Amino acid sequence: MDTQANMNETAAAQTLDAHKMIVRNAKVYYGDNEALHGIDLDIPERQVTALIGPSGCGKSTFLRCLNRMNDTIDGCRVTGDIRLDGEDIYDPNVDVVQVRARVGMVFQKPNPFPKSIYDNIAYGPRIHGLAKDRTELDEIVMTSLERAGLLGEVKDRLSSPGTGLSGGQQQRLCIARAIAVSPEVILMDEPCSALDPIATAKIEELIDEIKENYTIVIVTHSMQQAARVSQKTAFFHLGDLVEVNDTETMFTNPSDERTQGYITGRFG
Ligand SMILES: Nc1ncnc2c1ncn2[C@@H]1O[C@H](COP(=O)(O)OP(=O)(O)OP(=O)(O)O)[C@@H](O)[C@H]1O
Repeated sequence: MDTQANMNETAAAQTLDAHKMIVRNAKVYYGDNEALHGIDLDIPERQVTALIGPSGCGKSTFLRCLNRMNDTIDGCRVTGDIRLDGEDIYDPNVDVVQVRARVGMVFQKPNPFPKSIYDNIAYGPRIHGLAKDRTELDEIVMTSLERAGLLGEVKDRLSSPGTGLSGGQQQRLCIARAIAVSPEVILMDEPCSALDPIATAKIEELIDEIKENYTIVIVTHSMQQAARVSQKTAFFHLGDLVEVNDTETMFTNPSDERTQGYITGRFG
């Protein structure tokens, strides 16, 4: 079957199964080194997909394929077919700024801008022209903080620096900042690895709440976290996607012995 027919079939399946993103044969090269060897993955809409696997297996590299963040790395090249609502996000006519607005990202280490709490959230809506006046901008800022579960803690100090918040609050600020530009997908690269257990629990609760409105893909080293927050889990190993399944099956009855080995702590 030719590629177009293949994609038509894939697009049809996407409509039926409500897959927000469809990835086919994604390969990533850093110079001559092939770091991902042809990944196929369907990402269900308004669910949480967890990417797990030992260090260096390619989870972050794969995550960055989904919003073209690999484009920003010198010498990095992506091939294959990666679609958002059926649209090829690597098509030369696609505006990469728009792709990154539709597919937002939250990083491992909270990285608020050196600006006020208000301006951290208002920054994206301002550059994307999402508010016609100050009242609308205020509303976006308030709604985003509310959705990120942070409004109650910061509403009296919106002009204070975002960097003055605790680590967990800063990460929720970064989630609010991602939400402010109305993304459809949110990518999270180990968002809790710099946080204590209480702040981690808050972020996990938040992920659970916001999945009603957003499609989420999360990289995590914690199998407990994957089991708690995700509905679908993908296990990567040495640049391959070894197994993908609904999370419960993945952790109770994995089909590949490498998955079994990893989740039972035999390696990784
Ligand atoms: N900027 C880069 N330049 C060159 N090689 C890279 C770069 N980033 C990642 N790699 C290589 O690609 C492979 C996959 O790395 P990646 O960071 O995606 O793995 P990971 O599963 O996210 O690891 P970790 O769990 O440790 O974060 C590794 O062999 C790594 O060395």
